[in-house]
Amino acid sequence: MEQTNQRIAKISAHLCPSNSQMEESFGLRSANCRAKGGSPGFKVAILGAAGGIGQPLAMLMKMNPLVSVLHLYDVVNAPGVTADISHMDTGAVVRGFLGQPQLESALTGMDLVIIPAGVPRKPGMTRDDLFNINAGIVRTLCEGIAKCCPRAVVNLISNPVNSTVPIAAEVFKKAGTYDPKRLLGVTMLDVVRANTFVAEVLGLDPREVDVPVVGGHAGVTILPLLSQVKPPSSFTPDEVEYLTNRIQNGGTEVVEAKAGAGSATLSMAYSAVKFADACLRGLRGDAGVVECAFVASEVTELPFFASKVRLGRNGAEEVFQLGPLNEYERVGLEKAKKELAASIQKGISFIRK
Ligand SMILES: NC(=O)C1=CN([C@@H]2O[C@H](COP(=O)(O)OP(=O)(O)OC[C@H]3O[C@@H](n4cnc5c(N)ncnc54)[C@H](O)[C@@H]3O)[C@@H](O)[C@H]2O)C=CC1
Ligand SMILES: O=C([O-])CC(=O)C(=O)O
Repeated sequence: MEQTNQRIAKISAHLCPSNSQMEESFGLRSANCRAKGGSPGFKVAILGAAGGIGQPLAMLMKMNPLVSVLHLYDVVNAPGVTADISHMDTGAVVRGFLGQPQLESALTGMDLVIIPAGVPRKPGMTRDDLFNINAGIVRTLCEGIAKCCPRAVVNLISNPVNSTVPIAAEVFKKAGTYDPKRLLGVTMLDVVRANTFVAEVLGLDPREVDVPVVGGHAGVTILPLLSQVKPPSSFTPDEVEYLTNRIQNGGTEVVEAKAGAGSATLSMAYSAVKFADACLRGLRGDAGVVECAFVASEVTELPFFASKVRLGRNGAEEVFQLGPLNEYERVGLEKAKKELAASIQKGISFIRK
């Protein structure tokens, strides 16, 4: 028995280094590590996995059949979340990593890294008010990615996305690992909200509705293209005004409803998984995977812009043009670009200063 326990402890320490402390107290602790190493699928890390988004995101990624290994990293509570999620009887092997000394182990060998690390808004704050704290967090995490998994596709959720994506790009450039196709700011929640709110107005099932949302991920930079809704639909001027405002302020609606307890977490985890699943299907080589994301772009004069992208084996392999805009959308686009330009520059300067 003693010999068996020693063997199990050895395997455990090798496969689950960060869990070993937590596992000291469990006799059969490495059972979850023993037999699954060969299952096909992708290796995915979530950085900020113990947070409001991170936890439901981890749960949903554990349910995703495309995931074979799931690494959960946070500066707090990673062992508890890992123990909990690892009991789910789905295919992915789950390993937890706690704190900066374990960041490199968390990242090594990953195909996809999803980043919801950082502080959320409270009522009265803008996303840009999070810059001072989240910019440094994103920089540190991206330095780890550049070192340990430079070919991973990165899904960046931490706000302000309009600045954190340029920060990540600068970190990767500095490290000599930047591949613009592999860095994607997650704007999926804007699309998810737009589909929901438009479906309500049209009296349709939201699953039948597709609304392109372009620009960025804050206030007026969130630009729904209601003239391109599928199925083709027309809206009164009042409906356009109502829908545009509601989509642009969807985040604030949740922040105010949560009254100091944070921002959107559940709808964000759902959106992050929808987007990550699309990235994994692209990596697998599926044809025709198209979603909106905030990426390096030549669609406008700005270096980054959200629009529809085709996801493939190398990440965002094709960035689509905006298509025909109506007058209302053209005015919106000019407003969006003005704010976006400043947010992008702020992110770039944070690293270049
Ligand atoms: N892109 C989007 O559409 C959305 C973005 N967000 C953003 O996502 C971020 C996270 O939101 P929540 O999960 O609600 O916040 P939260 O505070 O509940 O969780 C954040 C987690 O990040 C962890 N963390 C902090 N510093 C870290 C570091 N250096 N390394 C690893 N983990 C670290 C915390 O320990 C915590 O567990 C916020 O910046 C928020 O504004 C939120 C909703 C939508
Ligand atoms: O509003 C926030 O701060 C969080 C967020 O980005 C969203 O819900 O769209």
